[in-house]
Amino acid sequence: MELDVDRLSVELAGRAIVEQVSLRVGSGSVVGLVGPNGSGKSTVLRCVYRALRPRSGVVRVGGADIGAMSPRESARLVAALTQNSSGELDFTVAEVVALGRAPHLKGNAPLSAREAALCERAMRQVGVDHLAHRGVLSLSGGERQRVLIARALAQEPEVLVLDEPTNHLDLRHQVDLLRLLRDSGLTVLVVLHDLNLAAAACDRLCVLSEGALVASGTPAEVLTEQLLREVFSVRASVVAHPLDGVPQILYTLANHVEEGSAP
Ligand SMILES: Nc1ncnc2c1ncn2[C@@H]1O[C@H](COP(=O)(O)OP(=O)(O)OP(=O)(O)O)[C@@H](O)[C@H]1O
Repeated sequence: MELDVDRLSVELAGRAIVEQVSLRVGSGSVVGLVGPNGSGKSTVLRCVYRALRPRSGVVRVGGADIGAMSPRESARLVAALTQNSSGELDFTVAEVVALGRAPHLKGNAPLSAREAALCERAMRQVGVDHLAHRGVLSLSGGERQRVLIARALAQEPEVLVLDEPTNHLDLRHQVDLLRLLRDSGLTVLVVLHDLNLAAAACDRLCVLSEGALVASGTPAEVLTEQLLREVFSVRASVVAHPLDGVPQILYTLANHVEEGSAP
């Protein structure tokens, strides 16, 4: 199902944080939300998973306004991996992943065989099935992050929103996670700081700066040297990846290198 963020504005503590942001994530596609610290990325995501009510604007999934749904209904459509997704309770990995089924269960009904199989598949997909009986508090940061991703997958949402999901993950697990998102068939909106990973993983990128959407398009359209300079305040070269042509950014810390000059 398509995710449609329509003219979203958010005010917090009397300050406009997000102003008239509109973006669309086509059904089954992966859109990266990028931008400098404090530009409003998490705030937009929080409106999508209903942790925050916008001052104005609408978030629709499959054309339906999620603000008009019960929390249970919207949780069947949208799963979120947030910066502070709880992992503080001393549940086992299997128990945490099973929590993903909560929006689908009636009361305290136990998991059906189908649901238990779903949870097991989710754990296998992110490589935490061997940890099923471990307490989550005993896991490393990266293992715990993967458990939370398994919980989101077990929720069987239409839309998955993730706030910096590659935090804590080593290189292999970063690449595996982004490949999993691409192959999941879910509609994905993901905040990423690593622009090279974002370019490799996302069909489109949306760039926020000071609460406003300043660019959107394919990674090649968006990730220009000019945008990196103007929005991120860094001087860098953008080159096409030799294998697939995806734009990749080469940073330099040397301030004596003139633009366009050989090293
Ligand atoms: N509860 C709040 N009250 C007041 N201001 C807030 C609140 N939450 C966030 N802000 C401010 O809103 C702005 C946008 O924050 P947000 O977390 O959305 O940015 P971000 O782009 O996700 O940043 P980062 O890359 O650092 O995670 C920041 O200036 C932040 O200080």
